[in-house]
Amino acid sequence: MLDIKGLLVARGEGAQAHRVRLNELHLEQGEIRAITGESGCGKSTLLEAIGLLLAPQQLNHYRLGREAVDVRQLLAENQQPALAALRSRQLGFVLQNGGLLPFLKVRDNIQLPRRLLGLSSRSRAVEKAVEVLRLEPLLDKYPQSLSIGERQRVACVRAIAHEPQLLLADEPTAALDPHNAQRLFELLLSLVNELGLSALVVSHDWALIDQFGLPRLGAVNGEGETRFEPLV
Ligand SMILES: Nc1ncnc2c1ncn2[C@@H]1O[C@H](COP(=O)(O)OP(=O)(O)OP(=O)(O)O)[C@@H](O)[C@H]1O
Repeated sequence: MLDIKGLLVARGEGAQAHRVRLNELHLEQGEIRAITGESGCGKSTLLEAIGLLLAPQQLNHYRLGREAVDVRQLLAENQQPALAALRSRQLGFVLQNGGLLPFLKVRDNIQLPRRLLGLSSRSRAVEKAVEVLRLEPLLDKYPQSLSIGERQRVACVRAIAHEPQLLLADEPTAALDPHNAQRLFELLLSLVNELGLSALVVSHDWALIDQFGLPRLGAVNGEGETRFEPLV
């Protein structure tokens, strides 16, 4: 589903560059990992490299999805159209601020990724997610009339609307109060489980991660770089 070995990515240039290393990561369908570490250690950088938004400096192996697409080779050959297609088809992103388009109703925000890919508007995954996240009453509203928690719930559905294989969420609960953060985590986990996704969730909320017993990839300070390693 997701299999990465020997990833090194740098943010910035020269001596100022911040290097992030991931020696190994393997996720099956329905599996989730929390990415943790102090502010500025490189969590978003790691997520962006895995999400094909930032090119790695080194990469020994990267296979993605049920077809085990050889992402390393696409990167090595700089096959930008194929990478862009992979990004829009197989990856779903949840951003810190939701990132919804203000001029589209909730239902159109959710449908947009499907429309852009030419997929039919009916989707069992979307229907299920709308049901799990109790979004039915919000579908005809605009994002600005929703609470932050509601927007984050919508952003989660939009991220899986095109039925990606890997969900990448960057601090999805950062703007939420503890109760809503817990609720969103719960909902995220049930979506991952019900839709058989793999997911990486950046979070600094240790209590929440412990509460849900999520396995972690934690930041370890190395020489001039941050390494992300499984923590128990
Ligand atoms: N565009 C950039 N150019 C150069 N350095 C950058 C850039 N963006 C971020 N950095 C630096 O790279 C490092 C890693 O940043 P990153 O955003 O990945 O950390 P993070 O762990 O996600 O932080 P936070 O928890 O605060 O969001 C930081 O030291 C940051 O200052």
